[in-house]
Amino acid sequence: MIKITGVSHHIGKQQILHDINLLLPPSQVIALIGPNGAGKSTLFSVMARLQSLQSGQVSFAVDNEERDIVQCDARTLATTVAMLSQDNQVQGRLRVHELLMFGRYPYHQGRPTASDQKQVAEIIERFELEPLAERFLSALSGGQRQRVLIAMIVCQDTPYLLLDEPLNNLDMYHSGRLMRELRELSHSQQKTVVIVLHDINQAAQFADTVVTMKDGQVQAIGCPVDVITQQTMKDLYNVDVTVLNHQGRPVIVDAA
Ligand SMILES: Nc1ncnc2c1ncn2[C@@H]1O[C@H](COP(=O)(O)OP(=O)(O)OP(=O)(O)O)[C@@H](O)[C@H]1O
Repeated sequence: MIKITGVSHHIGKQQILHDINLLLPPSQVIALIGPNGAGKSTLFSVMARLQSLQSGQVSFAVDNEERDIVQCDARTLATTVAMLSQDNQVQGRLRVHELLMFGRYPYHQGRPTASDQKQVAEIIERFELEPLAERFLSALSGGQRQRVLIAMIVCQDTPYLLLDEPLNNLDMYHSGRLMRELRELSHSQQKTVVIVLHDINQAAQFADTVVTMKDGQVQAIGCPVDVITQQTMKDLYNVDVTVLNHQGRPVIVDAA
């Protein structure tokens, strides 16, 4: 469970987040959707303590304990929540497997063990990165880089993952693979995956819960079929859509 209580955030004089209150259920894929500039990335960066919390509270429940992000030490936080941001600047002459081992840093603190090696090898296999493992990051395509960065976040093996637009640059095969992997991680390893998506149909197909945000405020939370409606899409994006139903989940089609 992620508990967000009364979180507001300003940048300069501009108020970006307005009194966000959310209880996000555990062991689910939770899609966070909303128009450009709604405040999704800002909320993520506050939750992951990349920007300091200005007001309110954020806590992550782990083993019946509530870890408050302000009180957590850095190592505890790094073993609680991992975040993929939109503007990842990882560069240089690092090989893919070295970057993945970096994801294990909160555990090995610079001295990887056999268990860290095993975990990295498993993630390489799981994310079909074997052909890339020895390559330098600088020699990867945009989509390959994105897949490697996501794998690094998964190597961090935290109970909570915040992924900001992870499908950027991914082709249809890799988008579907990733969403299925995330669903598997949440359902079989009890991880809570919160994911910012602009592709509403991916949210509709794979999320257990959908949260909508606009103008720095949360508008709705619920299961896809309740939240992804013609009216919600109009309110959020000012787009007219037709909503179809496929196996109990909504599918939207631009009706313009
Ligand atoms: N460093 C900054 N300085 C000033 N304003 C900022 C800064 N970062 C973000 N903002 C503003 O905060 C608001 C929310 O931005 P944020 O990146 O959180 O939105 P978002 O929902 O993630 O959008 P997108 O879907 O386009 O990624 C926007 O109006 C943006 O212009």
